[in-house]
Amino acid sequence: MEQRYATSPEHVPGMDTAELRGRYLVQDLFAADSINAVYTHHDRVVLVGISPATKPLTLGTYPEIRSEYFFAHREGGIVNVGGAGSITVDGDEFVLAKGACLYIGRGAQAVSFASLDDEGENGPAAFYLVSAPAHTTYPTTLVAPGQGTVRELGDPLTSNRRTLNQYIHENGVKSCQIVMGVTTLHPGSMWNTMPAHTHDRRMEAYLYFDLPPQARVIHIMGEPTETRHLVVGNREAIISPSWSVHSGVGSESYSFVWAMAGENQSFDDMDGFSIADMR
Ligand SMILES: O=C(O)C(=O)C[C@H](O)C(=O)CO
Ligand SMILES: [Zn+2]
Repeated sequence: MEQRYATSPEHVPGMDTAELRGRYLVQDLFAADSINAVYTHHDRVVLVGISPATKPLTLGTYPEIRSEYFFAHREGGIVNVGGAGSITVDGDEFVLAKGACLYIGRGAQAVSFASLDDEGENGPAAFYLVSAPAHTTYPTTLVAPGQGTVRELGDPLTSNRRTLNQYIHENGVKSCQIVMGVTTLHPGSMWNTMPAHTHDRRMEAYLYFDLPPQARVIHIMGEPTETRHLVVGNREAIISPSWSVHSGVGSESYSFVWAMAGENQSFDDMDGFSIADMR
């Protein structure tokens, strides 16, 4: 699995575009019939893309996590960003429509993935897994698309009207660390997470999806007074260290999976910045 070591904010001003992209942008998670993983040392989170196109895939372990099986001392949240698929966890099958979320608790041993409708309009299933170390076991739980806690945010007049679905969180599906959900921009709205924020207690990763092939999201990162941008395509992820803002504007409409891990699970524990204070 690819390793991305942790960075601190003073490294950012010295980075050129290629280094910024190499450290914070994850481009190749999804490839037909393969499982691709990236280990970020920011809160020891692992991002995995699982794409069972023509055959089922089984998640194995990796030398970098030194465990007999992937979930031996980890938990994970999974969102299906492709067509309908299924995940079998120690013999129990869960069917995930596009946008559904499955939490897998510590201790799950045999975990496999399959597509159920690889010729449908959304193509084969594409499972995005975000995993973090876990100290205990919470039940493996499925959430249907659009369920969980729904928050309506923003305004069409500021081009940031969006629906945020919280799936794994303090008052929803229980976990040790992972907080996870999906945000979908309304038609005509292009800005996510504006006004922007940081949360020095947690890292966060975004996976942009449902972005047309020719479109891009201009994602803003870095300390609020020293920002940089990354140009991001469909099904590409961003690693946001705890000190980094994470906000973006699309050239066309899109959704994204957001997931966090770290010191606390309090979604509203954010340090907000007005855009006038950003640089
Ligand atoms: O649209 C938004 O705003 C978000 O989805 C924000 C993320 O959920 C986030 O950054 C949580 O800390
Ligand atoms: Zn955030």
